[in-house]
Amino acid sequence: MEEEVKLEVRNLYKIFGPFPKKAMAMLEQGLDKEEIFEKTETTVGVQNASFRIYEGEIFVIMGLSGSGKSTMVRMFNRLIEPTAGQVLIDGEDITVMNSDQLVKLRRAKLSMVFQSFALMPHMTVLQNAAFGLEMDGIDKSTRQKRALEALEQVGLEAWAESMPNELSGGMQQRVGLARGLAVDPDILLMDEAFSALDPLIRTEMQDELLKLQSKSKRTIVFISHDLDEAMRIGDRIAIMEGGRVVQVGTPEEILQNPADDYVRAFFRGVDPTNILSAGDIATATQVTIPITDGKNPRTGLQRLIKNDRDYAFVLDRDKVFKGIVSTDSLHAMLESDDIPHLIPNAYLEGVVAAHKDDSLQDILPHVAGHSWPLPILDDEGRFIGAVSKNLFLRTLHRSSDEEQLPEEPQGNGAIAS
Ligand SMILES: Nc1ncnc2c1ncn2[C@@H]1O[C@H](COP(=O)(O)OP(=O)(O)OP(=O)(O)O)[C@@H](O)[C@H]1O
Repeated sequence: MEEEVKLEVRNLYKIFGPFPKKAMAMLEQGLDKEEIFEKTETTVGVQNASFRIYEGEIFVIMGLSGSGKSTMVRMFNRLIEPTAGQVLIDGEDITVMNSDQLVKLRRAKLSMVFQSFALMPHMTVLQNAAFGLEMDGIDKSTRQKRALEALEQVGLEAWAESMPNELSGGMQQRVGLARGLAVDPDILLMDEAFSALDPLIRTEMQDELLKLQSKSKRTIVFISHDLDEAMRIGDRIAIMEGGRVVQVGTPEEILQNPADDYVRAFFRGVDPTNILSAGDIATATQVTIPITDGKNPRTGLQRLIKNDRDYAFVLDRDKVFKGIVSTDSLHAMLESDDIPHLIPNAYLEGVVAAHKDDSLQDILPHVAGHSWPLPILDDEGRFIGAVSKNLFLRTLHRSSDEEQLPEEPQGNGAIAS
């Protein structure tokens, strides 16, 4: 199924200060943000950004302070007017909307949760949660109903009639989230929404958001300067530097293939065994011998010898993994008087395999414990690739930014039994 594009940014620019046109021309000439500021006192907020955000995903915009994250997101609801380029929501260019259209758009499709949103101290939790709806001119009973539903979603329905000062900091932030949810927006914009919270509560809120997302998927654009947070909650991440979007991808894609040194520096110190799954690295790197005619063990052996491999993964017709066989056991089998048609279990070296979603931490003992690579299977038990010790080490190395290990000699292949 094609993913629906919810929001698209095309060649988007924001230039702050007196000479936006001059600054645009300088960008064209290849000057960077600092040079332009020195010459014109004009600040490049966002520079030529183009990307798509899909319906139902949590899209994290990450970057150092001043990289342009807030400016970007504020152009999505035109709290900040773009200097050039387009922002399309459901295919409609919002940069050309008049103020009436804009009010309607904000009401119908967008809501924003801030880092330091203020709860009104004299209003109850329920009234605070309903606040956004009141601004939208929605009648009182509908407001109350929707605010209560939102409070339920964040587990605060029992506190509806309490005053904010009776709540802990984390609970107050939940009210902020409920306020965003009560509006029931198509797109929820969250600007460093959890950054002011202490680490424990912050993790709790991230879990809360993931839980909400698993129940009903909405499109969430989440600004964060925190890599752990971005990796934890982001389906995809956009990394910004000096107003530019330098890379967009899943955490796994970025970790495995950082676009440049800035991105690499961000990801240095991330433990890839927490992020990457067995399937991520098995499918990405593993080369297997194509299965042609594996019915005869002799063909399998010939193929292993030809490809200089010591082990083969025995698969059935549907590519379901049956076990590991070595060249030695194939030799032994062929020396017996009665050459079997299918490879009998007695000749298998092992049958241990891992699931593609297993973490690298989970599979490490198995990878380390055998001389053959660990087979990785999909939900149906089909072979999708394998992880050798060498591949495992190279994955760790790549993200610790050291020199790459040489390519491993391929020690395995797949044959069908
Ligand atoms: N109203 C403004 N006038 C002039 N310059 C601005 C304005 N708002 C932002 N900038 C500049 O635009 C650039 C991008 O700022 P922005 O706030 O979007 O970055 P950010 O990545 O969100 O940073 P932070 O994490 O600190 O919020 C910065 O250089 C900033 O100084």
